[in-house]
Amino acid sequence: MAAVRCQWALAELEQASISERTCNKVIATCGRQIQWQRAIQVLFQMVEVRQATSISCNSCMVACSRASHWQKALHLMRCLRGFIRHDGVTYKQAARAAGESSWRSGLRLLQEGFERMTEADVIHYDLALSLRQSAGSDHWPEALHLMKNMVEAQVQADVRSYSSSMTFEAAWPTIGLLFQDLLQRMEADEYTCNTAVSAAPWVRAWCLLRRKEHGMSVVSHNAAMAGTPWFKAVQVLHTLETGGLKLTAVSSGTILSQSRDMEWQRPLWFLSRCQSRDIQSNSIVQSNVLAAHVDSGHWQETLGNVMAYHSRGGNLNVALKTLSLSAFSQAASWQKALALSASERIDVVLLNALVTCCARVARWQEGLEVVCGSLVRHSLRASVVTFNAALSACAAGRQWQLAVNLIEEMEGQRLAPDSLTLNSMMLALGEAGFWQHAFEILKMFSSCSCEANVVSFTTAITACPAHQWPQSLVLVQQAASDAAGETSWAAAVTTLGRAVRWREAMCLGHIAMEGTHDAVMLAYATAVEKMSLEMRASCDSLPPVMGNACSEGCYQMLGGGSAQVTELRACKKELKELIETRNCHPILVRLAWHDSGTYDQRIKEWPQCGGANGAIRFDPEMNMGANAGLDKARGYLQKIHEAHPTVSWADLIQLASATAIEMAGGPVIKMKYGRVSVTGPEQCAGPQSRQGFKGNAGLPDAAPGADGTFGCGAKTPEEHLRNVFGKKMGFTDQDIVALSGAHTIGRVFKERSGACPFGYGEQAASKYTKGSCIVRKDKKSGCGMVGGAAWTKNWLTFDNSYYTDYKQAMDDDDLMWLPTDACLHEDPEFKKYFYKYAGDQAAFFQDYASAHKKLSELGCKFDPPAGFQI
Ligand code: HEM
Repeated sequence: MAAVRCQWALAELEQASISERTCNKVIATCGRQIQWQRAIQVLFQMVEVRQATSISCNSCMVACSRASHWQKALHLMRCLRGFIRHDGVTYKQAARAAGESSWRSGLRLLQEGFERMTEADVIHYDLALSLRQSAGSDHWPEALHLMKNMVEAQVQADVRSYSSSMTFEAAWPTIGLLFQDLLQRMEADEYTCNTAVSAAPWVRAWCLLRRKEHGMSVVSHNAAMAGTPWFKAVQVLHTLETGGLKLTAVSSGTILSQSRDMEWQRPLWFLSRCQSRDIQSNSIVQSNVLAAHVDSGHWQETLGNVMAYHSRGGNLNVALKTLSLSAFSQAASWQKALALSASERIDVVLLNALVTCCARVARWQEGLEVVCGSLVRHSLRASVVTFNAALSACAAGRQWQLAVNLIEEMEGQRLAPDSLTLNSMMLALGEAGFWQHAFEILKMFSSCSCEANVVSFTTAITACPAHQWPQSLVLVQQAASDAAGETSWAAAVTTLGRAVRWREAMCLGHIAMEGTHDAVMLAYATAVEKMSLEMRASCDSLPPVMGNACSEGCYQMLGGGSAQVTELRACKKELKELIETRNCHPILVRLAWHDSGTYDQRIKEWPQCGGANGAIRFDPEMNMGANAGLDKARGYLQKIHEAHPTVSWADLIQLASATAIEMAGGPVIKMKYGRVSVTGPEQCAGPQSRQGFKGNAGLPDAAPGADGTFGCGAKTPEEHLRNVFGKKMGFTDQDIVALSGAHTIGRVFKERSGACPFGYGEQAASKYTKGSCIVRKDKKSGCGMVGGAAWTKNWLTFDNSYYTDYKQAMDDDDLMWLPTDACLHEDPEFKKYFYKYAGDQAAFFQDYASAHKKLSELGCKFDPPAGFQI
């Protein structure tokens, strides 16, 4: 129709029977219909009859630009310069067209237009701003300059001017200032609101959202939620709902994407909130909720939900299906897992998860059947991962023949095996007693271009029959280069135990003791126990070839050492239960450190030198002011000691502390045991027994006294710490900073040290030490006795937040920061380590573990003298 109208207009034009106005209309119509050639034709005919004006030229340029022929538009402008007087609109039009390829040419044309027309309106400025915008974010100073020019030229900026200049990636303060300016002049539109909220720091964004007069939309709220921790996002959500806006699936998705960081009940509560507001759940939301619950072991609570969602016709995406399968496998509900997979469109990822699930609950047969069936039915191509999952199912089901078939099938499909494939194959063969074949596979690693890892060696060693024990030693040697070779050592010790090669087992055990490999020690102890009493007796007459080291290891492990190990391990188990139920990690750490903390390196005699000797259990030490509150911890350990009287108090106290650190998520400390305890109160360190210290046997003071000096006469906290830890106890600056990191857990009480205004009970608690606070590493509820003030927010979690969040601790009245903590980031020597640990948790854990071990051995007498590990 449009084409016909254009045709007609051209015909009329030839007869010069129509007016200039009609011609312009025709050009505009052609432009709308993307008939740019026709528009040009009309324009040139108008030029011929001298009817063309700047309006005709402008419409024609629009027609060309609309058809993406911006060069043509520019060409037109240039060609017609001699015939038509261009106006401001022509220049803007040309600038817009030129800006398509080069913002510089666009700006040049705008400038030219400005010089000729000598006036610039808001459209001119908006165009200049958007051209600058396409020039890149580093042009924001020019954008601001343009905004300033507008003010000077008394041109009223409009919302577009602001939104263009705010879109530059300038830092928040600039965007904030522009937005404030905009709000003073006019209503902000949704785009500017969103830009401001997304750029603003969280608190500012939240404040902006709460000032409802700006008409912030749901999108702005979502922008403020994105990238913030969930608990802040929930506050935004609250603002959204109190502002009368409706929660959307995007908002709920944003919050639930962090469901893994929440305590497990919260995602469910959140989901029901969405449901009560009729927000359609989707598989992303469901999988987020399920993921959080599977992680925290509360899969039952949501699995029902997911299934209900599924039965309502909700789509299960791959993540959701895989998670559901993992939940089913935890529930040992393999039938449900199979049913779920059968009802769904199956893919390779799901198949892999399914086999793993079945293998985990020892239903390898069913798993394999489904896999094989599905592969054929759905013409799927199995991946290496599928084969690996199937192979490990075969290994679990001792189905070596099937495993061999699978390997052949892999070869047929030209899939190269990886180390996991070979490991599973070795396991299947080893389990079936084909140790020679397992060894052959180990040799295949290099030809398959994959590396044998610790699992490979362990599997091969485990496959060794007793009479092949020398082979296990060869293999363990090969595995020894691997730092994680501990399990292969353990496997070798077990093989030697089976072969009753007790001397070799002891040698390995001793080497392991040096390297403190827990798993080897365990295997070693089990192997030793299995050996006959006769052999134990002959241990004392070891031939010299075994060396002194071996006989000492033999003595330690066989001569009563193993009984001590067993007792200490039993204590550790009970301690774990105690800590798990009472959440008393910090007080146990403090008890152990205050037992060691009496140590004075200037005193050479035992037990006068103090240290980790169990003296804190007696009143003279326990009643020292610095130890206020620690009798509670003594009470906890008393019961365990009564059940295990052969374990020394000194060992028990240190074991409790190391276990507490471990359970709070801290490093596993390679502790040594066998401490001899003091036997009576007369062996305690007297409060004033330490030269240069007024009291507390030289334990540190939380703050200087009324005269401004510490108990050692130091005027500054750093001097005090160096007197206590350096001069008295022999620690380095690095040790001091690392040990102080123990304050990442624990609290200060008004009733104990009196170093803070927060005390016992809910009423006197800080906002982070209330009964409802989640502070444990596993995000479970419970925090022991309520009250006091902590250094960090998650004060039952051992991490480096003591270093990373110190500014918060200083600013927040509900957190603790003692002068002795503050000097660690102020003193030039201390602060090197402080910032190192803030940036590197692994470094902190490593240095902390070594300083803690040193602290736990101060002033100790061990029996046997070399001590032992458990
Ligand atoms: C650097 C010098 C230190 C000073 C001035 C200091 C001071 C304090 C103070 C005042 C308390 C609060 C006691 C209360 O009111 O209940 C405390 C608690 C604690 N301290 Fe230290 N401490 C120092 C070093 C250490 C070290 C080296 C460790 C461990 C390696 C440690 C571990 C703890 C723990 C775990 C708590 C929490 C106890 C609880 O929650 O019951 N402190 N410390």
